[in-house]
Amino acid sequence: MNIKSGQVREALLPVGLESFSFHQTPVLVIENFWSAEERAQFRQAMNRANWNQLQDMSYVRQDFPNSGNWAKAEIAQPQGQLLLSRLEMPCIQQYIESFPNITRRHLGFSYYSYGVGDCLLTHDDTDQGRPVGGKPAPRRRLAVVSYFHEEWECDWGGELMIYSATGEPTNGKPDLAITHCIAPNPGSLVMFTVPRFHRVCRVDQTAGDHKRLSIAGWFMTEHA
Ligand SMILES: O=C(O)CCC(=O)C(=O)O
Ligand SMILES: [Fe+2]
Repeated sequence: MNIKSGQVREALLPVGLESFSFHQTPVLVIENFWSAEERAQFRQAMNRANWNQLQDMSYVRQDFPNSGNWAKAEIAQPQGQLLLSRLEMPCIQQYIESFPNITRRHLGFSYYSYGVGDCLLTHDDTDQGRPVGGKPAPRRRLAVVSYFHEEWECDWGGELMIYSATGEPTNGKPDLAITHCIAPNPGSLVMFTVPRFHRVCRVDQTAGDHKRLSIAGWFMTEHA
């Protein structure tokens, strides 16, 4: 397993995951987190899922205009369990538990499929949570995304861009600088702290029928 800090200039992390801290390094990329066999199993589960297209999901469509027509499906329970068991990492727990006065912890993960023309415009993952039962939406603390397609070429686009907000917003728009450009390499796991501006670059025509298959979601906390 290669552990990368995910900088544009890729640097191997000098330390192992045991001493990794999201407080010090808010973006983590682990290449080859999933084996080819595991990826194939996830893809089989994705084939059995009930997919919804972006243009048929009115709530999500409002949040993500001009983002093509990617599809989303609920993650199946065995795959959710497998994902969670692999995410039992001290660095995740330590980060989540560092927030004071937590009343409950939540998780939410879904399958996504991006084809040619699909993208996700710049967002920071804070606005899309919906209130549940009159209570405010849980706060998204740590974003997780992992890629399950068989292959992905640079020319196909679909990179995950991560930004830092520099200076004051102009005309309500944040002033952003790219900190990470992450290729959706098969089997990679990406995690970053929220809020953090990011976007998924549009999948290029050159991808043909290839789909950018991912699981994405969040570790969340609820507060009184
Ligand atoms: O697919 C990705 O690389 C990121 C997805 C994302 O940002 C999201 O679903 O909020
Ligand atoms: Fe996001």
